[in-house]
Amino acid sequence: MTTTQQQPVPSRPPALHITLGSKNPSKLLAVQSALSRLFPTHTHSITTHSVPSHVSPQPMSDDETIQGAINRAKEALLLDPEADYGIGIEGGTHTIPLISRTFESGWIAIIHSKSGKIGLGSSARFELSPKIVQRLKTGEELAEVIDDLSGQEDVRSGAGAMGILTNGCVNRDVAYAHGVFFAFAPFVSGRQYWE
Ligand SMILES: O=P(O)(O)OP(=O)(O)OP(=O)(O)OC[C@H]1O[C@@H](n2cnc3c(O)ncnc32)[C@H](O)[C@@H]1O
Repeated sequence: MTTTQQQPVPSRPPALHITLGSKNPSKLLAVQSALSRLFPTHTHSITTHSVPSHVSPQPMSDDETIQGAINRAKEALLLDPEADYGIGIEGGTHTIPLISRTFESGWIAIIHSKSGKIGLGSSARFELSPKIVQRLKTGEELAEVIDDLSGQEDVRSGAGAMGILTNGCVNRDVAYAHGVFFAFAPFVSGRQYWE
């Protein structure tokens, strides 16, 4: 009589599906690299969508930038409701009144589709010179100003202003990935820190 040994059935890795409210390659790269660190045992799929932010093209306060990030995450979830999380990323400036100096950063909003809970995080900030801020106040977008001053095209989709101003030490995707980590914190850390 022969005995057949049962082979263990390989278990499928858990899958995580994300909908991102942007088609900007540097934002997508930020999300991809953060997911691979945050959820190393999952498979990841990301759909990208051009969505309205419902704020101005160049947000000029943290309030407005955060609102834009949340709006983008909501819009992305409307377009792909099967996703586990909707992510919105918005770049914007903020002036610190005490020192009258202006900084740029990216805000990240992550909405858990089942619970509706929103995680928020931001990238590091970098200073914009008064000369650049002046141009933003006259209606230009940072992307246009940086392309003009650097002589490069579509900086926003690659190194970003951050990369230009730091000699490539901190590119936009790297800085934004930090914001993605922070925005995921309520979903990946212990409940005792949040409830
Ligand atoms: O396609 P979307 O997702 O809209 O990507 P975007 O690059 O336009 O990004 P945002 O709307 O979030 O940013 C608001 C504005 O600030 C600009 N901006 C933000 N960060 C930048 C960076 O690092 N380099 C160049 N432009 C930047 C951006 O291009 C917009 O004009």
